[in-house]
Amino acid sequence: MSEHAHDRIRAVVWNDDALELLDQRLLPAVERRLRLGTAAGVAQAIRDMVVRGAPAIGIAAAYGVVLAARARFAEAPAGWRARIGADLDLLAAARPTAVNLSWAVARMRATIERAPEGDPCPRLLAEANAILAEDIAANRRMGALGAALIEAGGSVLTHCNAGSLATGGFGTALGVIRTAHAAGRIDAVYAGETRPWLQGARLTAWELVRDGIPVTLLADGAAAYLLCQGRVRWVIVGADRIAANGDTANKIGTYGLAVLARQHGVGFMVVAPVSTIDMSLADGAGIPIEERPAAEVLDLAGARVAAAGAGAWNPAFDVTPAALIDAIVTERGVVHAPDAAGMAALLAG
Ligand SMILES: CSC[C@@H](O)[C@@H](O)C(=O)COP(=O)(O)O
Repeated sequence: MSEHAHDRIRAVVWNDDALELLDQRLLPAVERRLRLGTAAGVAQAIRDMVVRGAPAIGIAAAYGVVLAARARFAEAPAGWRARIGADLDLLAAARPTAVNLSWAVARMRATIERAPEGDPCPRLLAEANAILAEDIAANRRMGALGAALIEAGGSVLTHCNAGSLATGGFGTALGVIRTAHAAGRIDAVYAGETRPWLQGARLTAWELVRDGIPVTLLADGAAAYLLCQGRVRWVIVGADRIAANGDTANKIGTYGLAVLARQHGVGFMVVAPVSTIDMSLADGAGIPIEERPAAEVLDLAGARVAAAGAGAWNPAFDVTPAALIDAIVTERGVVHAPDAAGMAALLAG
């Protein structure tokens, strides 16, 4: 495949013994990498949205475990495995909704338990690198599987950012969109601006413009009017956690788009690697939904816009019932009209 701008976008990079994160709070105005050398610094960066997006925060946390192991082993090789437990817990708790975070930390924890005596860092770094590489490969596979569902002609709508910035590279929902656009199946991409963090306006638009894929932004409240006009064939989104019955948590506003899509006969596609599936939860009611500070809603770009005295409710995610989802696309295959049986068959296969 020829090199596109997305091939050069890497949100999470291990470089010269430290973790470098492209600071997503500053995009698109400023492209700056933060260099982090401690697990506590990585946890803080995840909490503060320097890095965001379900797979990307899992990958960042995996490298955070490498930093923690380096520090604990340097303190004293004896007993480092016991002392690293607090670092793992800190990383896993940095944000609650995306299960990729605790999944990646659990995978690193298992690697720690299996590690032979001696310096654990080479083995742990190899595991973090594997998590990153597997995520990119999964995105490529999902891109092909999801694009195959899209008939040529027409437009798609996406929400939030599920692109290179939210993953190891290429993207989940944006991976499908990139693949479908390259195959000539998509005429235009609409992106919701995604208040309050504006992941759509700042990040998705930035990625698509760099790829030369035409992107049209809309205020989140304009989606109903867009979908009633018949130009959009699919709504395509990523996911932060998918329960065993297919109920899907994703960026706040996703559930509303699913209701609108069903109302207007538009397909609704969720694209996520199997690391986003949480089979321990029977349905979406058990998914923890992060509530972020009210100031994110009351302010715009750091300046107060809401009336003094007003409060704000700021859930970062919502849960779309599986019944509103036409297809869940994973690297293992597509679950059409997802339900508990379909999800179990996917993971058994
Ligand atoms: C491939 S990313 C899928 C989701 O993680 C994405 O759509 C999303 O909701 C991200 O939320 P964010 O709060 O920006 O981390």
